[in-house]
Amino acid sequence: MAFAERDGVKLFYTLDGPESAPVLMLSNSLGTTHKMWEPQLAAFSKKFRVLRYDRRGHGQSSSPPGPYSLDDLGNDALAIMDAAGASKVHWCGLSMGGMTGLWLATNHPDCIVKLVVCSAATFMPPPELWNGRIKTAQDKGIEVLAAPTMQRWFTADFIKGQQDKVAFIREQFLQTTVEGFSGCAAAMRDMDQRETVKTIKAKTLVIVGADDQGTTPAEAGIIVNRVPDARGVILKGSHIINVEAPEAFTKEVLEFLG
Ligand SMILES: O=C(O)CC1=CCC(=O)O1
Repeated sequence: MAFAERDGVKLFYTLDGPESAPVLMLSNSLGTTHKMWEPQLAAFSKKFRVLRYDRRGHGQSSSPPGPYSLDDLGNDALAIMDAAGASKVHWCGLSMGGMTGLWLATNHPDCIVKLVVCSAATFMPPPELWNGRIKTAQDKGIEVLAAPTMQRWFTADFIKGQQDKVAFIREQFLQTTVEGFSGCAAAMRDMDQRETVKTIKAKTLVIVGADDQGTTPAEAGIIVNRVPDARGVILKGSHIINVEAPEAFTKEVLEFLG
């Protein structure tokens, strides 16, 4: 466990796995922490030096006042890589983590070896959707957003049958600060990577849940069609697909990374 620092923002990160192994950096979604990767940690850390972190506004990282931009989030990731002594990483990110990976592979291609982008999109309109969530968080607190968020993030069957796993993610969501949630939601609102991803050179795997209503299979298809060396895979489940379909997710990522 350690902290990187960028412009006064403290960024928590943690390393697991053999020191000499290639680095696999994992990036969480909006409203979760580095802990969301626990279902994959044992398998990934057998082959890789696994670098997990808490995005600004989440977990043990600082929550500076927003709005944040995708540039902030990408540059934070670079500061963490620097602090961890990793000049190149395989990247696996889910939702905001996937979108941060697209930004890094576009803007800092030498840092990304292979790219795994899960439950993501290049553009997330309408802005009113994000402004509404920001206003709710600021006026009423993060708790009000928890139930609708879990309903978007998991299928109804999973919510009914796997309450402990949903609670594990819900707890992380509830710990997100209002500043962190609002700042990151603004970054999503203002993101437009529709054209820029066409220049990505990294070999890319795009993973999506068949029932994801927010970052849909159609959005994943757009990434696959625009990133030159990309292929896609659809798994059974919704948005937090590494938790809802952990074995299939782990297998796809490990096969892709080789
Ligand atoms: O919250 C959602 O439903 C979708 C989402 C966008 C960015 C993220 O991390 O989650």
